[in-house]
Amino acid sequence: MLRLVRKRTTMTCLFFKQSLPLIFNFSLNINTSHSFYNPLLSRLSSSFLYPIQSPAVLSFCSKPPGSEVGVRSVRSMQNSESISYLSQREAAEIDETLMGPLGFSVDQLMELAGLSVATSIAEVYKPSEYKRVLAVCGPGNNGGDGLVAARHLHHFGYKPFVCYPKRTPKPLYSGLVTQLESLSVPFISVEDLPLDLSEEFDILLDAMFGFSYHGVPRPPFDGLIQMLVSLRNYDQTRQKSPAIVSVDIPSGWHVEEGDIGGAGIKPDMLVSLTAPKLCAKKFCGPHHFLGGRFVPPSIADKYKLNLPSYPGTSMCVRIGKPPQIDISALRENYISPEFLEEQVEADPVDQFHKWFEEALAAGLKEPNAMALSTAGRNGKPSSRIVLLKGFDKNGFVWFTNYESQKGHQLSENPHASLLFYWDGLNRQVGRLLFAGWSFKLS
Ligand SMILES: NC(=O)C1=CN([C@@H]2O[C@H](COP(=O)(O)OP(=O)(O)OC[C@H]3O[C@@H](n4cnc5c(N)ncnc54)[C@H](OP(=O)(O)O)[C@@H]3O)[C@@H](O)[C@H]2O)[C@@H](O)CC1
Ligand SMILES: [K+]
Repeated sequence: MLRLVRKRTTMTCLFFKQSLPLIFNFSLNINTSHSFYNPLLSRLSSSFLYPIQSPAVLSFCSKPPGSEVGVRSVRSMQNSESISYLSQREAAEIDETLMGPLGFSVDQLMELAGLSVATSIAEVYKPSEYKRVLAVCGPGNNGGDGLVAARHLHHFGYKPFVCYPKRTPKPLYSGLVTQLESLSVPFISVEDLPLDLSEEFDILLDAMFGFSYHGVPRPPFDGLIQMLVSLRNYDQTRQKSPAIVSVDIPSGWHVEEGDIGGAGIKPDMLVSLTAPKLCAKKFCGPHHFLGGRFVPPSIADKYKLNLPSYPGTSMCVRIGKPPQIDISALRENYISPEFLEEQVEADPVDQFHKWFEEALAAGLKEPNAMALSTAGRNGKPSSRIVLLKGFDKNGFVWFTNYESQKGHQLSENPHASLLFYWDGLNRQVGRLLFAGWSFKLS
């Protein structure tokens, strides 16, 4: 029975087990062919709205009021036409002003730039799928940004490798190399790079040249640029595609004119630093980000910079609209440790207790948040997230107002379902309450 315990203006809902056992739904990390779960699955499929394995379509019968106007809240800054772009001269001038009268050091700016690059990558390419990153670093500050980004990516859970063929003998750069070596980040010479980069890497970080690039690329960067270009051609036929991420400028592009001739690198992501350079207008990959959150108002005023504001504490912000996403293709590949029948606690509440402790220890945000689904007399279900306030062998407790929708629904119909989703652990736990479950007020 469900007992609703009055607590000032809230009530406590406590589910009791009567005749049916608790049922857990391990849908993300079990071998569902296992005999332990067969009764569970057949029960789930007969009890739920649609059979397991079949696509279900939930369609709305009528438009909610005001739904026609709800979609148009696109910020004007997402229109990349309204954003400021810098010429090569302006970019160099800003650089000099920042590191002259404005008191910044190159180390500082490089650290912030590299961090922006790493956070932009992490926004789009999750380490679970895009783990192996090859940072190809040039001789100047663009290359330095790549070294810093590689270090941050290591700390974010990626596996970076670095190709740094023309090392600059300055303490700043040798320090960055030492830092990476101390993290056991491998350095690979151009000669030792695999012929097929797509076999070995998931992300290619192009940090060869930035806004000081001029002329045509000299060795060994000509060959490196060609490797990235041919990779793209190759991938168009083979469908296997590491992401190319360019720092500030796609290397080899003219800083203002872009990819003259059209045979250059075609990055999937461009991370513009400070402000996009003119060539970024020609960028037509899916992910354009801005980084370098250090531009003081005096610079912004002087160059009439119109740039998007950074959200919250973020070190990067997307420029332009995010790409159209094929929802049906959205999918995480979950890899979880084996979970066998003999590892399951005899009592599901004990099993839940064990997993709840693991969710707490993993530092997940609000591991006690759970989806509660209820339906009133009319049988139409509704779900919302509530917070678990306690649990024991007798049931699971949360608070709600007597007058709330769920309060009314539970007073009309004692059946409900709970679901915990612990993303960081690749785990969800569902607790289904069938005809044998009921509740009472107290
Ligand atoms: N506030 C800011 O602005 C910030 C800027 N930051 C970053 O700095 C970047 C600009 O850095 P940068 O000025 O060091 O120049 P960069 O483009 O890395 O390359 C210069 C090197 O490349 C070489 N080189 C040139 N052409 C070549 C060719 N054809 N073939 C071969 N080599 C060639 C050139 O050699 P040189 O021609 O002089 O002999 C020199 O060694 C900027 O884009 C951004 O990423 C952030 O770190 C912090 C904030
Ligand atoms: K670059």
